[in-house]
Amino acid sequence: MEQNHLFPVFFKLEQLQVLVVGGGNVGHEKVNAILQNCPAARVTVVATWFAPELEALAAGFPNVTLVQKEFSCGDIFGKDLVIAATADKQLNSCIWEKAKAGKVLINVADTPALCDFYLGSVVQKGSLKIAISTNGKSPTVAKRLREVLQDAIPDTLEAVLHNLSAIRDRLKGDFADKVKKLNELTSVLVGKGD
Ligand SMILES: C[C@@]1(CC(=O)O)C2=NC(=C\c3[nH]c(c(CCC(=O)O)c3CC(=O)O)Cc3[nH]c(c(CC(=O)O)c3CCC(=O)O)/C=C3\N/C(=C\2)[C@@H](CCC(=O)O)[C@]3(C)CC(=O)O)/[C@H]1CCC(=O)O
Ligand SMILES: NC(=O)c1ccc[n+]([C@@H]2O[C@H](COP(=O)([O-])OP(=O)(O)OC[C@H]3O[C@@H](n4cnc5c(N)ncnc54)[C@H](O)[C@@H]3O)[C@@H](O)[C@H]2O)c1
Repeated sequence: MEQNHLFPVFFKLEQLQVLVVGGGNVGHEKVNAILQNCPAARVTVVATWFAPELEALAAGFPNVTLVQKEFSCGDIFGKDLVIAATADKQLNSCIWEKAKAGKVLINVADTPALCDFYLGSVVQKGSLKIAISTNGKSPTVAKRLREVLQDAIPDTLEAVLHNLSAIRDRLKGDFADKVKKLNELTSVLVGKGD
């Protein structure tokens, strides 16, 4: 079976600077996805025009800056991640070139081959977060799977995580002892006796 070789990580976007180029439907969706996950993310959106939905969204987030202008090289300066979401393939590829030259990670929304990273479909239940990728094959299936998992994971999991975190802080002993104890305590979650 073909495998998915993407390596998932969870960024702390309040500590990073994100540039989104393009403020249409896709620019709006990507900014929304970022803020749903990380409301304090520092995001700059550069675009010649903005979808009204994006303007309304940004109005509620002082950490999101909309800059109405044409993209220029300098926009990448000081950024950690770039998302190119214009509808102009040539421009997106030019943004990719500039990002690579500046060693900044980039996602080019219309060209998976030019993406250093993909956005995932994200299940959120309190402290729990699960990111789903279909290797770019079907974002729609990723979305559907998210819906299934979102319903299947009980809200009570948050209390379990909270309690386990408190126990983890209180456990004494060396690392191996702690791992053993935590595994014993949580075996019931997976119906295992070990
Ligand atoms: C998961 C999610 C995260 C997010 O964006 O937040 C996400 N796309 C979502 C939705 C969605 N995107 C598209 C549709 C329309 C139906 C369809 O085409 O399938 C829908 C469905 C809908 O909106 O209902 C169109 C589309 N998407 C890409 C292309 C370009 C191409 O494939 O060439 C085109 C064609 C454009 C065109 O034809 O013009 C590319 C990518 N989209 C990805 C992520 C990355 C792969 C993730 C993976 O590995 O699975 C990747 C590779 C890059 C990236 O964008 O990071 C989010 C679901 C959020 C949720 O609700 O949970
Ligand atoms: N990855 C995904 O999830 C996904 C989903 C759907 C579509 N897409 C692709 O994303 C792309 C964008 O689609 P859209 O519907 O948002 O397009 P759109 O026409 O709604 O928006 C384009 C945006 O690009 C901006 N723009 C254009 N030229 C610019 C320039 N020179 N400098 C700065 N900004 C400029 C415009 O101002 C506008 O904000 C399309 O190529 C589409 O195929 C990707």
